[in-house]
Amino acid sequence: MSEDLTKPELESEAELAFEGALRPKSLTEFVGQTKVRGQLELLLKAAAMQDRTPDHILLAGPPGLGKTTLAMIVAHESNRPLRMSSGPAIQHAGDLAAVLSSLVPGEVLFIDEIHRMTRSAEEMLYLAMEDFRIDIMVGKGAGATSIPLELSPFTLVGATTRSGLLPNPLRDRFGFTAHLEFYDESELYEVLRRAAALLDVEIDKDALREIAGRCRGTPRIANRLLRRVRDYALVHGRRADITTVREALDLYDVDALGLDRLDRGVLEAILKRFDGGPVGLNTLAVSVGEEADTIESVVEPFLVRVGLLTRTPRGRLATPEAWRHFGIERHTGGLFGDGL
Ligand SMILES: Nc1ncnc2c1ncn2[C@@H]1O[C@H](COP(=O)(O)OP(=O)(O)OP(=O)(O)O)[C@@H](O)[C@H]1O
Ligand SMILES: [Mg+2]
Repeated sequence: MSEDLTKPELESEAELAFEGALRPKSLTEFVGQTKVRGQLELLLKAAAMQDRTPDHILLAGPPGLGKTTLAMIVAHESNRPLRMSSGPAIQHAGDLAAVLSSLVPGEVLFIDEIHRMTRSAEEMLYLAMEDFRIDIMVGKGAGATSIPLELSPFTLVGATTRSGLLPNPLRDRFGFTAHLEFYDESELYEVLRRAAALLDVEIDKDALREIAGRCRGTPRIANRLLRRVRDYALVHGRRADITTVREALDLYDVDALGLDRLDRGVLEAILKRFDGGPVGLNTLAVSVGEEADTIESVVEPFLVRVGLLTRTPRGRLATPEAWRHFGIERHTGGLFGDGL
């Protein structure tokens, strides 16, 4: 049940509308990521002072940390129109040519999941980013010619959960890469306080703090949990206090650390089937029936961050914390049992 709290692809329309309503519109409203915010502010200000389009920006980080939100803020703060597209929507170079050639001067082009574009589109993008120009191929075989096409200057904002998959030539063409980090509890508290105010939800401070500690360092999940808690309080005719929060989150299988079902599945597999590891990523992926990609970009960053998992050259290894969190006894002396 808890998986629908974390997976963006399972969002219902109501959830999407809810996310939209809570999206901060400006850098000052955007909570946390202080470093990235400062860097973006400077970049936008400098461009405005010189009356030019801001440099291309790459936003990298796990789902739900604010990449789409920041892309919208870039357009809003620099007072430019925004065009939204995504890697999977750009399957042919022609798809990209159509988008690029219809941009108005100064437009911000957002390409979500930019690591999923095809190679031919990627190559077209190199030239477009660098020279605001593309070459359109006309005809086939020996008679094929390329016709250069001038583009309006634009700012590309790319988002990716897998910056490691981006080819270097593409990565190098971004003037600035923002690495979004998981939020700490005080930042999440602020995200929740803001959301509760916007949604008119009356909720105790310690109840907000409890949610902040159990939302996987992710604003999207924080907002969703708040919504579940609000529902729970409404249905049971209760005040949204800390007891209500605990009951609601238990109902949705959100544990004390906020691990979701996939997080737990991965850790339990390492602990129970591989005796704590080390186990290779692909073996692990097969054993939990999930793509290696998802495990590496969505599950692992959080497990590493909360100290339940380490990545070693020999594979993934559960930490002593993980054994404790799951209350599982080790049956053989392994790495840690040997006193290492
Ligand atoms: N810094 C923040 N302050 C307040 N709310 C935030 C912040 N970052 C994200 N949110 C909230 O979290 C939700 C998800 O953010 P967003 O859609 O920008 O994530 P994302 O990084 O694009 O995720 P994905 O990789 O799944 O596309 C937004 O609706 C927004 O309300
Ligand atoms: Mg997004």
